[in-house]
Amino acid sequence: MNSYIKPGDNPLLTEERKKCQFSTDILAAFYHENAQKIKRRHEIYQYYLENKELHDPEPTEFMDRYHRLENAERKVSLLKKHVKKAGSPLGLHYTMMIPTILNNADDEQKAEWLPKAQNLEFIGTYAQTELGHGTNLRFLETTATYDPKTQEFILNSPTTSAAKWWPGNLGKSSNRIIVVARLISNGKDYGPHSFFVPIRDPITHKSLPGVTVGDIGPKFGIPTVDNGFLLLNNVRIPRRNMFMKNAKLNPDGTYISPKHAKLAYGTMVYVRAVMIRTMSHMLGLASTISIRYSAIRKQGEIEAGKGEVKVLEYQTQQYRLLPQVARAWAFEFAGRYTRKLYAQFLGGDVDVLPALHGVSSGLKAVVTHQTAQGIEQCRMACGGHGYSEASGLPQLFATAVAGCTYEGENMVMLLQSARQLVKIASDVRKNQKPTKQNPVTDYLYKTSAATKCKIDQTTDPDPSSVIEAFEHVARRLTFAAFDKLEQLKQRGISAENAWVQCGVDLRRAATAHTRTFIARQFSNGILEMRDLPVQAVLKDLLQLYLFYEVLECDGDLLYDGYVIGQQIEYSKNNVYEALRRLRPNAVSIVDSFDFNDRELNSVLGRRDGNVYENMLEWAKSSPLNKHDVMPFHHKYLGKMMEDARQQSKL
Ligand SMILES: CCCCCCC/C=C/C(=O)SCCNC(=O)CCNC(=O)[C@H](O)C(C)(C)COP(=O)(O)OP(=O)(O)OC[C@H]1O[C@@H](n2cnc3c(N)ncnc32)[C@H](O)[C@@H]1OP(=O)(O)O
Ligand SMILES: Cc1cc2nc3c(=O)[nH]c(=O)nc-3n(C[C@H](O)[C@H](O)[C@H](O)COP(=O)(O)OP(=O)(O)OC[C@H]3O[C@@H](n4cnc5c(N)ncnc54)[C@H](O)[C@@H]3O)c2cc1C
Repeated sequence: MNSYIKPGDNPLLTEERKKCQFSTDILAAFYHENAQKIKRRHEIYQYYLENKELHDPEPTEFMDRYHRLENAERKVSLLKKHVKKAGSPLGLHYTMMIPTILNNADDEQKAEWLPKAQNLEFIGTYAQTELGHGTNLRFLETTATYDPKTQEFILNSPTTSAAKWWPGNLGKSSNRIIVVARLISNGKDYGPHSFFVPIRDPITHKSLPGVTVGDIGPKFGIPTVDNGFLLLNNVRIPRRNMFMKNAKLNPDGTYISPKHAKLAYGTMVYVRAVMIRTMSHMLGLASTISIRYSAIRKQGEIEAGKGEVKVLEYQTQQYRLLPQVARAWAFEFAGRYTRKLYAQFLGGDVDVLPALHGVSSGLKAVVTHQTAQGIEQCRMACGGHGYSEASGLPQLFATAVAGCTYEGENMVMLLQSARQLVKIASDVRKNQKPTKQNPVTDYLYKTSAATKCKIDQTTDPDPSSVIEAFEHVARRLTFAAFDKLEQLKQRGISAENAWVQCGVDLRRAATAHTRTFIARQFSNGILEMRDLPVQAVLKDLLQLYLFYEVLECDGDLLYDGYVIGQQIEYSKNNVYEALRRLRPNAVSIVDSFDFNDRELNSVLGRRDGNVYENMLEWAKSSPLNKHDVMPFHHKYLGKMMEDARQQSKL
């Protein structure tokens, strides 16, 4: 029995769920890694349903920022009471403060700060970006100057552009934060380092002397988060408030370098590694909303007189939505890899950092971009109702698209990934072999396949034929960018300027390389599934993913004749075939993401499919509807019409 079917559901959704050809429980457990996690998710949701104080008093879409923040603080304050049972996110405190303590604090600091952070005795954030600099960390202006006499650092924002700007929860919520500042000791500038800095009194919550802090104002989305600004004026903190797991500063001010120059950037690498899964979830949420809605939304007749059909019957609708489901799965598998690599790094294997940075920076860029694009596609596929905040899709898009910017602007991240590719291309041109195995990049050392692409007319293709094609494109673009760089340098252009002049080509190479990585992870990942009907669904999703990507890069495949036009036709057929096979299972596949109605926060995506009556309820809760006639009506529009009527009588 399909556990998503319940009495009172919209029969159009029940009809879909009855068609399901696999076990949604097994697929859900695979997506969330195991059945225990699903059980726990259900317990938490049940607990939430039973505890009304955890609910929003009205749809948050109708609240202004003041009340949104108040409502969020109210729910967060309930966290400690409910945490053993429910759990709840606390924004940047959990995603950046605690990970930084874990990554960058030495044992003594960890013993001091970690229990307090976990116990929520303070709330923190990660303040790195400044008004004038975000990407270019080497040019951050905030200083932490060491005073050996008092064994303290003196923190300063020397200019307006040095103001910290953007950190989430900095404006009003946080009282102990991580400040990234240039370490200056004995007159020498050692560049950006992290410091643990109190900014508000723990009792009164008032900002401390020398601290100017506030909210940066409304943004494109995420209205509940108080992203903030911060200026520091001669704020003193003890020497031991510098994070000292890696770099250290002795009491006399002598500096001890870290084992790897970029270890200080560990928190960013961590967030990039984990946000791949967050993006998969966001795309999964959007797919769930739009596919469930497409199964209850009827519009147009395919055959005259046979009645209107569900919009999900249209191939165009399937082509818009089902690739988003496939990508959500692809990103989940890719994210598993980066988290595993990160765990290796955290376990003490510092040598893995360059590989981790290479793969996580490219992946972060491609995945956030495709997630944002995918959510927008889902929103448009819901027609007019997708534009309403009731769909949940506009806010979901606004949240996801921020990921294209934070944790490293996407273009910049792709260029970081390209650095690794160019180094490999240089090795290959010099006939050098890899110093150690890296399953992500080893294919670049193989000579470019002389054989032509193996894609043929079979509708049950071997994924390796497509992955080899992606490798071919990535290899060609990498070497083309590398050769162009070398030619420019031979013409006397500096390496740095040559890099800038090849930026677009380098970006394309990094994107192609990342596609290859994701495809391989997806293809390998589904081999772990032993249940045959579930395996069949995952294979269909993989087929859709692979051939949709082929069509996305068809120009690059055709460019050098590796693929011929006929093979693009076969690829199209494989996309259509995958859509056809997936169609009967579509609702059950998104059910298996196992997102509950609280997570979905969407009238269109409700599990029960009872959309229209709840749209009306949602609209009725608009504060405008508290008044039949708006109190200012007669002052403006009413008066205008009255004046017009009077004038026409003259
Ligand atoms: C799960 C949801 C969470 C939601 C909350 C998220 C809230 C958001 C928080 C934030 O946004 S925090 C602020 C994030 N800021 C950034 O990400 C800034 C981006 N900039 C950088 O990361 C770096 O400055 C840079 C662009 C990578 C350049 O750094 P730098 O100028 O120091 O280095 P380069 O000269 O370019 O490269 C030198 C060398 O170092 C390698 N490298 C760079 N970064 C790393 C790293 N993190 N790990 C390992 N190695 C790194 C780089 O590849 C070069 O290597 P070689 O090519 O010389 O070998
Ligand atoms: C919602 C949100 C939350 C955030 N949260 C935090 C937080 O908690 N803590 C924190 O410290 N920061 C935070 N940030 C800041 C964020 O990390 C930065 O905005 C981000 O790293 C980009 O830096 P930037 O704003 O300086 O962009 P810029 O670097 O000014 O980018 C502008 C343009 O210049 C291009 N560009 C820049 N450098 C290069 C280059 N070298 N080569 C080619 N092109 C280049 C970029 O690609 C982009 O097109 C947040 C930002 C947002 C939007």
